Amino acid sequence: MAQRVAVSDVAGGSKRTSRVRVAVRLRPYMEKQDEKAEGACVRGLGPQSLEIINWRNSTETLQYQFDVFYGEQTTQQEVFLTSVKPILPHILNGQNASVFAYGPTGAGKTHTMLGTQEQPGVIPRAVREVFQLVRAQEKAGDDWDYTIGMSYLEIYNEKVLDLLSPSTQDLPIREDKDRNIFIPGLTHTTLSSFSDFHTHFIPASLNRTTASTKLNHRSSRSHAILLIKVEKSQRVPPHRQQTGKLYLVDLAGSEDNRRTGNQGLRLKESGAINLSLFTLSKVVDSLNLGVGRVPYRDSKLTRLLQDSLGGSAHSIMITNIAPEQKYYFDTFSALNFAAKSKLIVNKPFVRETVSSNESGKRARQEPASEAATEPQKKRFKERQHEEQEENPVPSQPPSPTGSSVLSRLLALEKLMMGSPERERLNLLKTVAQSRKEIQKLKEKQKELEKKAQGFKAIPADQKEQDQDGLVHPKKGVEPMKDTGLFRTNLPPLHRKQSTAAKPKRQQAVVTPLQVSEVQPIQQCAVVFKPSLCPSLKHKQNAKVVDGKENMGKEFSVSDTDWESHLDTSVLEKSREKILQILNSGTLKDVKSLQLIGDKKAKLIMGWREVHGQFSQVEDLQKIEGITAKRFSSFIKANILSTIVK
Ligand SMILES: Nc1ncnc2c1ncn2[C@@H]1O[C@H](COP(=O)(O)OP(=O)(O)OP(=O)(O)O)[C@@H](O)[C@H]1O
Repeated sequence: MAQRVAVSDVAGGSKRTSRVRVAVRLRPYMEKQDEKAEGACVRGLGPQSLEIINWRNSTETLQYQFDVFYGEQTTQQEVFLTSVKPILPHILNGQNASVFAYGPTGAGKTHTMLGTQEQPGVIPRAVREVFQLVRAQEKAGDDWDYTIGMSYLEIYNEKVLDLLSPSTQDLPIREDKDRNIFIPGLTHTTLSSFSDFHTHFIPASLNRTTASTKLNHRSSRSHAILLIKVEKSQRVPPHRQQTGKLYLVDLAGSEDNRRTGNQGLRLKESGAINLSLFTLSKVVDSLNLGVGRVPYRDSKLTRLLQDSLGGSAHSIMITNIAPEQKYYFDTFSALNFAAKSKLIVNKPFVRETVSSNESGKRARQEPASEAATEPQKKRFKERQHEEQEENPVPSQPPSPTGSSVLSRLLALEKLMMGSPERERLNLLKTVAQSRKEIQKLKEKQKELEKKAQGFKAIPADQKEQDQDGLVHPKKGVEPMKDTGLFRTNLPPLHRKQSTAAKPKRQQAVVTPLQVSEVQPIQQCAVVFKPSLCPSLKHKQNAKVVDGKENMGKEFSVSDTDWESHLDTSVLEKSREKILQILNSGTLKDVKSLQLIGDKKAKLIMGWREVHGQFSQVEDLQKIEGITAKRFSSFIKANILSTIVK
């Protein structure tokens, strides 16, 4: 196979990496007039910026800046001329390029890429332009022969399907010794002219897997990938050969299953779609950080685009968004996805958050950010000052186990998402430091737990339970300073206990969930309703297997009534913790939840990436494979596992 040419070879040897340009295109209103009366949830501010209402506070907006913002009046020609045409000459120089249309279902991806006969989109315009560029070279009489060819495929449910010779065969993706990605068995058709392209492309497009969903009658359920390859060979010695590839990608819509009402096959499809979009965002993120392994192989989409995304390739992502209020959360997540993508490559992207809540959060991160740059520190200080004036924060009692360090870590990770590369690396160092601190805190927690055991060792007749079900030492039993043990002026502990004095109720100390914030042990002490105790008692030796699918069966409490045996405050606390892990945990944290294996954890991360925060734990049922029954086992396993421990 012909060699690809790195950017540095063309740019006189200077090492530089092409960055991914990010454009955002807002489509016009497509809905009925009465919906228009609600007003748009997003609007342009200028040729590069837009704002969207802050869902936390509707009097505020969140502002974003991109390479280009295309308002609803923008024509197909304008999009092509400003974003796509400039990268096409690179294909003739043996380099690769890719154009993606990303965005929620119904926001205009297919319109942008394909368009209509009256308003042709990027694909027909780009192919025509490639032909014109080649013809111009030939006319100029250079000593190369050019061949233009096409392949057209879709990735549907993680299967690579040929659209030019449709079959159900899932094609493999391979890499040659020069790191070119290719698909053995994929049809490649040589094109003699632009009208030849039309002849092959139009019928193949009809083969694309589309289905009717509630939101869009011809919603694209697959990623459609058109490959235009320009191969050139030198007529004279040394008879060099070069191949340039152009990928034109109409990504499947990111879906919120709560709105689409997807079920069954549609739900499975959207699981695959969200997973690959999630991987795409991770790839982009890893490229941006420049550290660690780039997870190209985690999805077929990214594996296929490996040689055309990052490195020497020229890429543009056109994020399509819709103005209707009902698309608000889809638009919001699409903008966040695009904003991150923007950071992948260089640093021109600036994300500004007008929300005082947001600035408040950042201001509180300042003490943790010792590695932050001076301008960042200054920005933090200003924000902190503003917040103190507008919205004084009530002073928090210091946490004895330092849970603030954990929130510092989370805050740092959040901060990294909005920092340019060098700053990110500094922040990573700080994160590593924070992780060490957390390790120390965990050890400290173990110590405290030991001390709590000391407390548990206090005879039952020297403990009592208050109205809220919390267990305390009886009056006269004093804690000994810094030991966690208790001093009592009651008769010594070693005296023989009368069995009659034993409390009738079983008591249990609930420890925090595996990855939850470190908390003072006393806060977690609860007493169970007596009816639960017999079944728990004989299960106390049951082994808890980490995160694994057979866990639910370990518990003998019946499927339906187990919740009624638990104190409501315990239930609420546990649910809050689960939600916290779902919303801000790392992949490892999510995997550490009971009944969540690697695949489910990735689906959860993908869902979060595309749709934002889970508003309640029940939202898990929107994820592929988490049925109501599974969800109820999940909740039971995660709450009860803390008790069995
Ligand atoms: N810029 C635009 N101008 C006029 N009409 C548009 C524009 N963008 C989108 N539309 C129209 O909006 C509707 C939905 O657009 P489209 O099918 O392109 O969405 P999509 O993002 O590709 O959805 P899916 O992911 O489900 O395929 C179509 O009727 C399309 O013609």
